[in-house]
Amino acid sequence: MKTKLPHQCTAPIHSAIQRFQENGIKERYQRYSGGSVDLSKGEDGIAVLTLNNPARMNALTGTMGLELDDRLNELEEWTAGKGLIVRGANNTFCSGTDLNSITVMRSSEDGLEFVTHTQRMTTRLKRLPFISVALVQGKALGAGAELITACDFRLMTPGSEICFLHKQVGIVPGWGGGARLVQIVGGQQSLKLLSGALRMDPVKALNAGLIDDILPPDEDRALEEAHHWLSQYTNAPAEIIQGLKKVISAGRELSIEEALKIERNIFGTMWSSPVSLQALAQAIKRK
Ligand SMILES: CC[C@@H](C(=O)O)C(=O)SCCNC(=O)CCNC(=O)[C@H](O)C(C)(C)COP(=O)(O)OP(=O)(O)OC[C@H]1O[C@@H](n2cnc3c(N)ncnc32)[C@H](O)[C@@H]1OP(=O)(O)O
Repeated sequence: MKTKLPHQCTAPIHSAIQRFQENGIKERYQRYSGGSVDLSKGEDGIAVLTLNNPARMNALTGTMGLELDDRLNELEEWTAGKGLIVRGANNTFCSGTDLNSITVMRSSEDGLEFVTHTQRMTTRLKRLPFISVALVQGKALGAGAELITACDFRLMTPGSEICFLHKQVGIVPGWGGGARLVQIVGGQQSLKLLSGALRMDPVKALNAGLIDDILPPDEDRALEEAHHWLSQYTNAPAEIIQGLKKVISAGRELSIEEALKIERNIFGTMWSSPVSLQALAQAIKRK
């Protein structure tokens, strides 16, 4: 039996029970509307996903959650994709879940249903076969901070802030940001960030290993700069970038035996592909 690639492992989502739950979530989320999640796909294979709810500092409403699902569907189908920039509109990132929607979801069943959905979204984001980068301009708070852990890389502009402020609102991370933070900065550092609800400016975040770079201090050019930064990792055919990301996703999430098997399978498929043969021929010519 073939081992499934990590990005394909969402199959149980479509079980009857989950479909039932999803329908319940849809109905409920539609009641908390506002904002949008916008996607623009570039010809160079880099897409930009924008959280757009500036009146509430890009807080995530129910309908934005549903739109994010739709955008992920679109991205999963994008065979020419190589990179993704996740950002917020109006020079801020995201102030977390819309607090208006939380006040009416107070039972543990509500909470469990909510994080089952949000974890599924962040897992799909992390498993996209493209290289993703979160561009943090302004504030990334609560669920906004968790969202950036579901990207492969993180960039900040000067004056920005990341804060896992969950303690202050009486909760723990639930979007998968706790577990992913440990993978990014380690257990000790994560415990400090969460239990201290530490406000991380770009320098602190870089020193902690939470982000990968600080962009120059020109807010208007931040997206362009992030695009330029990401291009250094996406300058190859989509088949190769997607193959690389799948190998990394397998290594991140599976046992070594399963990950090696996936690596072999991807290698085997690519070995004789036209893209691979052409790149190899060029490398031989250059030698
Ligand atoms: C389960 C919840 C958890 C999760 O899903 O894991 C979370 O994410 S909890 C949410 C955590 N976020 C917060 O607690 C942030 C709350 N907001 C703030 O602290 C501040 O608004 C700010 C983000 C620091 C910005 O401050 P400032 O620049 O002074 O602007 P305002 O405070 O005037 O905000 C403008 C406008 O935006 C509304 N707003 C901001 N954040 C949210 C939010 N998360 N939900 C709903 N609305 C939000 C704020 O109320 C203002 O609206 P108006 O008063 O109508 O102008």
